[in-house]
Amino acid sequence: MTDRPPTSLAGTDPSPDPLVALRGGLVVSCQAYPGEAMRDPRTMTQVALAAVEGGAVGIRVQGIEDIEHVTRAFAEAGITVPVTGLWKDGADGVFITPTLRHAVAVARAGATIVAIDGTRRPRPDGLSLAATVAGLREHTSALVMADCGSLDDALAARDAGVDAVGTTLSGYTGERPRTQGPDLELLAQLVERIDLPVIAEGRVHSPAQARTALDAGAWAVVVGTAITHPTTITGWFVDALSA
Ligand SMILES: CC(=O)N[C@H](C=O)[C@@H](O)[C@H](O)[C@H](O)COP(=O)(O)O
Repeated sequence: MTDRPPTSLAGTDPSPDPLVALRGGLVVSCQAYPGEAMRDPRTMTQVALAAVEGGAVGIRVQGIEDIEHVTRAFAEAGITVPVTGLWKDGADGVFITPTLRHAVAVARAGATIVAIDGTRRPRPDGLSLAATVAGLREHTSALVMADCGSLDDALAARDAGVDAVGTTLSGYTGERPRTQGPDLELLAQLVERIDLPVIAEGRVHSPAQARTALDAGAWAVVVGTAITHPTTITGWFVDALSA
C-alpha cells in the first residue's frame, strides 16, 4: 500500500453529475448501528470528513440525521463529494430505504444519490420498485442506486428505471452465498448484463479486493466496515490473536 497525500477538503470533484464523480473511485460508507458508541451524527460526520481527506470520491451515509449533518458540513466546507443516503428501517426483509416515503425523506435530507432496496421482494408500502423510482423522480432530483442481491434483482431494477445498481445485498437475501470477500461472480454478471454503472459493495475488506473489483468492471467501490467500523475491525485482530 502506498502512502498518499490527503486530498484537499474543498471541491474534491467539481463534476455536476454525481455518478461521473464516483467513477473509478472509492466510496466510504460511514454507518454506526443502534446502541453503538459511535452512533452520533457528529461522529459520523467527522468520519466522513476524514474519509474525504483520505481521497474518497463519495460517501454513503445512513439515517436522516446523519445525512443532514454530513451534507451540511460538506456544504460549509465547500466539499462537493456526492453523498449517497439511505434510511435503514428494521433489520431484516426489505429494510434499506424500504418505501417511497423513506426515499423522499433521504433525498430531502440532502443526499444526491438515494440508495434503496433493489430486490424483487414485496415492499412494505405495496409499491413496485418502478413506482418507487417514479415517485422519487416526481418529488426530487436525486439519482437512484438499487441495492441488489442477485442478477435477477439488478435486471428488474434496471427495467424499473434506476440510475445505478450495487451488489450491496448479495449474501443477505438468500439468493447468493455470503462470500468471504466481495461477490465478484455477481459483479461480473452485472457488468456483463447491465448497461448502467455497477457499484461493488459488500465485504470489500482490503485494498487488493477493491482493486480487483474495479478491474472486474465496477464503476466504483464502496467500503464500509473495513474503514469505518472499529468494533468489527478490532474483532478481526482479536480473533487472530486468540486463534
Ligand atoms: C447488508 C447491509 O445492510 N449493508 C449495509 C448497507 O448500507 C451496510 O451495513 C454495509 O456496511 C455497507 O453495505 C458496506 O458494506 P461493508 O460494510 O461490508 O463494506
